[in-house]
Amino acid sequence: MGKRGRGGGPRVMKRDFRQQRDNSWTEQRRRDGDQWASPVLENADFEEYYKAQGIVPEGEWDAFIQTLRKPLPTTFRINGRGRFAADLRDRLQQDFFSQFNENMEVDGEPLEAPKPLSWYPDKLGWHMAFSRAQLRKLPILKQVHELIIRENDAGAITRQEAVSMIPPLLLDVQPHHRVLDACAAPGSKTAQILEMLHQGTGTPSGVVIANDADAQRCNLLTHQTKRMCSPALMVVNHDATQLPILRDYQQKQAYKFDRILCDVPCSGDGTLRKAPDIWRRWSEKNGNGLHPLQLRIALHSAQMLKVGGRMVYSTCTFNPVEDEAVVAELLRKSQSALVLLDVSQELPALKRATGLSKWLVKSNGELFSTWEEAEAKQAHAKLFSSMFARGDTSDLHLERCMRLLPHQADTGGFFVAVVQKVAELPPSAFVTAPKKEPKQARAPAGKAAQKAADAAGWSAPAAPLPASQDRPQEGKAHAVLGADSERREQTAMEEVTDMAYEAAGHTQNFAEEIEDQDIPAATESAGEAAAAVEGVFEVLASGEEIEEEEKAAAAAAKECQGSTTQERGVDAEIDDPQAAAAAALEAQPEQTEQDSRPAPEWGSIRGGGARGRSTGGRWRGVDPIVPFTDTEQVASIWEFYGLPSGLKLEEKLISRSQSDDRKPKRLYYISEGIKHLLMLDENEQLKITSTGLKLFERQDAKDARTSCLYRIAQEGLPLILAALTKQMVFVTAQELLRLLTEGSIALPHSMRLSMETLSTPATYQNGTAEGGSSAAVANEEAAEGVQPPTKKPKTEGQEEERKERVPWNDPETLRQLESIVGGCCVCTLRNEEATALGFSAAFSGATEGALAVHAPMAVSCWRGRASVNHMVARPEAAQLAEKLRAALSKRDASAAPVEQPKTAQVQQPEDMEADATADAAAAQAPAS
Ligand SMILES: C[S@@+](CC[C@H](N)C(=O)[O-])C[C@H]1O[C@@H](n2cnc3c(N)ncnc32)[C@H](O)[C@@H]1O
Repeated sequence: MGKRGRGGGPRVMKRDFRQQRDNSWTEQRRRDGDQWASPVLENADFEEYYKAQGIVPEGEWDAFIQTLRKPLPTTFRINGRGRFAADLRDRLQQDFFSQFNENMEVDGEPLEAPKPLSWYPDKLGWHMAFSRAQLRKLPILKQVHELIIRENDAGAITRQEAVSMIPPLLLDVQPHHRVLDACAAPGSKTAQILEMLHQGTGTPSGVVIANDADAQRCNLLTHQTKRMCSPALMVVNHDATQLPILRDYQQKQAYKFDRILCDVPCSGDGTLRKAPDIWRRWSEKNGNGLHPLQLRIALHSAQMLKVGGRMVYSTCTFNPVEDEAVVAELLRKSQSALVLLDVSQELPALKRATGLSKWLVKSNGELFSTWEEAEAKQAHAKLFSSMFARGDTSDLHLERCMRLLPHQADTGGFFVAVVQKVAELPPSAFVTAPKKEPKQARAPAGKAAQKAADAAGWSAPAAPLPASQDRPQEGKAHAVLGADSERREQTAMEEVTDMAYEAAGHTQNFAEEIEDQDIPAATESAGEAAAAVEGVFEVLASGEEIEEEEKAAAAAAKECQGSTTQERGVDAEIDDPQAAAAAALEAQPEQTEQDSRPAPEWGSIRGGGARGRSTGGRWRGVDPIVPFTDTEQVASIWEFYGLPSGLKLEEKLISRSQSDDRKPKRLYYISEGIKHLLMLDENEQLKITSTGLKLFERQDAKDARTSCLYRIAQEGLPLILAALTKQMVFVTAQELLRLLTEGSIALPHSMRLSMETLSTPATYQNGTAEGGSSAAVANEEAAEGVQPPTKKPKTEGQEEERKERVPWNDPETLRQLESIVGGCCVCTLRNEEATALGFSAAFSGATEGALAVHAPMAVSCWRGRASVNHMVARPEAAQLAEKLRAALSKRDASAAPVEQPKTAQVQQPEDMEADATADAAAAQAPAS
């Protein structure tokens, strides 16, 4: 059974986290009396092991080991490509990096100037190596440091380890590609892949499926990728060795991917420079324990790759047992269907060591080059034959793998292999030779394909079966999951994942990753961030618990490895009915009855989530995917915002709740590619954590008078902006800055009346249409004697502040404000000013694939009776304001304070405050 809940440890830690108590485990480990313990930066076993492996070229060992003891430099990449990314790069260079030169020093120590990563395209990747002491002493360094944090938060750059940027670059993703990121959390590579997918204009036809076995880390993944605002992303939560292989009935083949990234869980010793704790914990057992899991992930992924497609296998370890051994066995099992690509001419400036063609495996303190040697010494019990180089490997071209060694380019350590699929994989690659296990005999040879297809769920009926009937049909066929098998799969998944965690010593790394990612503490997504952090705490455990869990992990590992005393080749590990079924059908593509069925219809629930669902749903605690097909609501949205019919919203919107599906709280927009995938998932095999771009949110305010129930979510605004023909207000940069910083700007008194003479006066209260006419509303208010409440300022400061507040006063803006109706509206920069300040114009269409960071300066707002309020979460509003302020001050050359026009018509402060408060409440701005 899964162990993470046992012993109360993690729960206690979660509670401590919630109650903000100190974490005694980490405290004890780091403190040595009153001093912080200095980390040990050596490990004799590590040195002996890697010297023997020959991973470092002759004469470079000392440089290698010394570099491993130094902290990792900061590296970042500028997000996106094209004009906007180049502009930011040039700005950084001009304003900051040009101030450095070769001869700078701090306290006699030379200072390395920031420099572009020589191999990263278009100088969009950067490297900076300052010590903390230098940072404190030199103001320019502090400025650069703050700039990096700010731009990272604003989504313009991403702080990411240099070596971790390599796999996505070698994947060569194009906008039409279907991409699978098999082990994706926390998501730095997923974000990079998404950028590549969005490198054209408009919504890409391709998709990115980002998977991780750990549900909490899937939340982190969702949080990290949220700022990309992509409708072409789906986050799923599966063990990558059992990711469902969906059948595309129309194309009569399995749904396969053009690109797959297998950035597998590993022992992580390539991250020693940022996780020095690994020195103390390093053991070759970590790598040995992870090899089978890595191989199974790689093999199952390879089955999901299209012929002609590219797969990148990567780890952050130097260990050949987790690197070349996995790749070699993958190639061998594929029987030449997979080949290693020679990528020596890709990223030509990247310094790299070639892959090994032979290596050693350590067990019981001894190094062995063959299984037979280990067996002769009775040291083979915990090994697999696939861990060994196994004879002549020259035909596999393992030299085409690459190992990034820290001293060669001042980076972390990494391993990358790029594989191309040239033919379908043979079914034998996935099926275990019958061992002791099967209760039922295996299907006879001729029917193997159909039998396997049954097991994989391809012949299941169109409508999902109730959980009780939905049972696996044979052996370990996890593909058709009922309640029992769900439990089984989850248990197996937890065990494998737990083993991986413990073996990899990933607790430290996870904490590091989180630290690196700078999760905002108080954003709209604070809940998600907290859940993610809780996830980290979940994998932390006290010393005793680790010991106990190690025993359990060993037991689970034994169970996983089987008890055979014969040579345990990889066959003992591979039992993948889904992949076998897919391979068998691919090999005998005769059409089955199911192949000719009509295409499924949009409208039924998908995603397998059981939460809030009266029937069906195999994934407990997960929300189902509910297509939003309420044509009446869609028509009202359409009419209110003046959207063109081509958008076909009713075919692209989903919600995540069934119980409230008539008026769901949030509506998400999905791309065609994601919709296609959802349609294929007829049996709801996918466990979907998140998908789609939040486009609309229900307007719940009691006194909100608007004819449309849904307001535009800021997140989805870049996608829909160019399509809006109503409710748009083009404002000046100064007005937009004021709106973002003050939260709301009052309407002049004269315009308050115009709200009461609206042309579309239907009112919604608590989501229910109440009808009425403008005159009725006005009369009703008059009858009630609605008067602006007056309030005395509490402090002098408040009074000063309120005196300074002026209503909208630009004549053009006022004209536009008069022409819109009450409710949600969008304030965006006027086109000329946007262009002059270096932003995209709202209707330029130059949104670079709707990548949020390059979106026009536009803000989702609420036009109330007496003011306009923005509806953006506070941190995001602050970032937008900062961006705008920086552009303005650059344009004006001097950062002069925003001048208020002298002709401003000042509204009574008391009225304004009361009205603005009422409007803000009506708008229900997330953080204002
Ligand atoms: C090296 S990390 C991936 C880092 C990620 N690619 C990135 O760039 O941010 C490995 C991930 O694999 C996940 N993992 C472990 N076992 C897995 C399995 N069986 N299937 C899928 N993911 C797994 C872990 O939860 C972890 O998030």
